[in-house]
Amino acid sequence: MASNSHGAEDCKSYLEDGFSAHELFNKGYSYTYDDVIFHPNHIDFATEAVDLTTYLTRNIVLRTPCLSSPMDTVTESSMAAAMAALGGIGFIHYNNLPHEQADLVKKAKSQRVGFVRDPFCLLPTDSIHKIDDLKERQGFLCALVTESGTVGSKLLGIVTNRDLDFVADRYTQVSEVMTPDIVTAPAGCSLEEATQILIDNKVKYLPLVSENDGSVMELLFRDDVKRIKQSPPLGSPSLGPDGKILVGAAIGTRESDKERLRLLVDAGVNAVILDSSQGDSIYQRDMLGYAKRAFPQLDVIAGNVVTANQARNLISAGADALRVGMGSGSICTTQEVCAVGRGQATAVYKVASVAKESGVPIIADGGISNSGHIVKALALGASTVMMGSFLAGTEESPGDYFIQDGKRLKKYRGMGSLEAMAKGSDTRYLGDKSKLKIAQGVSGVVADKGSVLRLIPYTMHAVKQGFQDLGVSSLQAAHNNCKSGVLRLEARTGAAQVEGGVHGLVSYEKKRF
Ligand SMILES: NC(=O)C1=CN([C@@H]2O[C@H](COP(=O)(O)OP(=O)(O)OC[C@H]3O[C@@H](n4cnc5c(N)ncnc54)[C@H](O)[C@@H]3O)[C@@H](O)[C@H]2O)C=CC1
Ligand SMILES: O=c1[nH]c(=O)c2[nH+]cn([C@@H]3O[C@H](COP(=O)(O)O)[C@@H](O)[C@H]3O)c2[nH]1
Ligand SMILES: [K+]
Repeated sequence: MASNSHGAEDCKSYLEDGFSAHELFNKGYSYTYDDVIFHPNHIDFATEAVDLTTYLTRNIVLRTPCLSSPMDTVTESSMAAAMAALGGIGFIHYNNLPHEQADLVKKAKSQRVGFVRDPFCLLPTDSIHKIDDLKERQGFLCALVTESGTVGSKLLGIVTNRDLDFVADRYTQVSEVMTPDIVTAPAGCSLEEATQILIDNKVKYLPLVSENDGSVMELLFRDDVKRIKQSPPLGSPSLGPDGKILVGAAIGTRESDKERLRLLVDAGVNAVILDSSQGDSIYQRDMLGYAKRAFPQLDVIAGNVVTANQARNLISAGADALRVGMGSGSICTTQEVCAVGRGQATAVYKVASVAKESGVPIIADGGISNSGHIVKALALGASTVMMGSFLAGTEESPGDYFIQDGKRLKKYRGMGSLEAMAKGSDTRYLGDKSKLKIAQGVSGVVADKGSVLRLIPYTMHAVKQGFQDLGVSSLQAAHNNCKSGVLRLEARTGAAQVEGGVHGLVSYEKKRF
């Protein structure tokens, strides 16, 4: 990794203005990202020269410092596959049965970016009324008609809006309106090959079909091809030693999580998170010890923590990375309910300062709502950022879109919300509904954000511009500057925060890119 941080002698001129992180974060306040602002530094390189290569754990390197959170409205196989394609990594949630979670890991590892693996399929005898229903709830592009009405079965035809528009009887069978002669591509062909077939034949939808038995395996959308071509390049994917994409998963600290862990390892998981709001516990210590003994090659991320002491305890227990954040998440109510937590900027700085001494990377988890927050987290010592709400509502997040007041929305909920816990306890605790449940999160909705394959490349370009403004071309350089005091910052007053946002306009539209 490139390093262009300034040496101790160079520091003097910087020290005249603003504060070092050490000074600012020892004043007795709990600061979060919006409370602080960095001073710009001298620029002597182009934005493109910024390299955000980083460590997820002691042993795993990522090209993009972005992680998707193990939440049931954020990360299942599509999100995990997309995050890895972007050079980051996704962590599959565990609000499901152990074998279901292991299957999601396997599915993510076999998913190919650009292709849809579970397109909407219908039986030839289904009525088009079924499509009308779907259209009303979440929109409709096309349906594949197959012998058994599922993927992996012989393709018989395709139905698109054009086939449906003027059919008066909505109980007509799809076999009567479908287009039976379809341009297809052989299953397993590359994205480039499939794209060429799609372009040459001027089609909007291209099913990939097995040459042996004509069964449909994947679908390529023209719009997805256009989007991938128009977005900044994806860069190198995150690949493991087996040549497959990196996929992470979360587990709990109960006895039953040991069997879950074994299934995940068998499925090829590359790193696991011990998922807890308060990681400095005997339960997490025991599980860390068990996991490292049973699977010495597996990287285990512990947390969450927000203090130096919590960090020291988990590092001494063998953590390969620490997840930082308590109550900072957009759906979190922990600070209200339990009176514990910390402003996220202070938490990241304090934990990173301790973890750095042991070579343990930290993950800034929660509270990221724009690229500036990512710059702040990384510059204050985080090696990666984990996001929930920022990625919820994208095409790759689990759940269907629905239309409300003319807006396209998706559900997003905290894993400590009553709704998520109700589902979790049905599966995780084998139907034990007797436990008292206190919510530490809420359930809500977020706007459609399009695809992460577009959102993250643009966001990371903005992060690189932030690094350029700070005069640092790598994460290592940023961390060095934070430690040496070359990074200068200040707390913003309420008025300064208002000034830093859009203000004084009657109305405006905020387009991110
Ligand atoms: N980052 C944050 O600020 C927060 C995150 N969350 C999320 O909500 C979900 C649930 O979090 P938690 O409630 O902290 O889950 P948790 O499973 O760690 O803790 C739930 C309760 O079970 C207890 N427990 C854990 N292992 C045990 C064992 N082996 N034996 C006996 N008791 C045990 C814990 O002490 C706690 O009282 C997670 O996905 C977490 O990430 C929830 C609140 C805050
Ligand atoms: O207090 C909480 N109650 C919850 O129900 C909950 N669910 C998730 N999380 C944590 O929030 C992170 C995601 O935060 P963002 O939406 O701000 O990215 C996640 O990565 C988690 O650390 C929760 N915290
Ligand atoms: K919160």
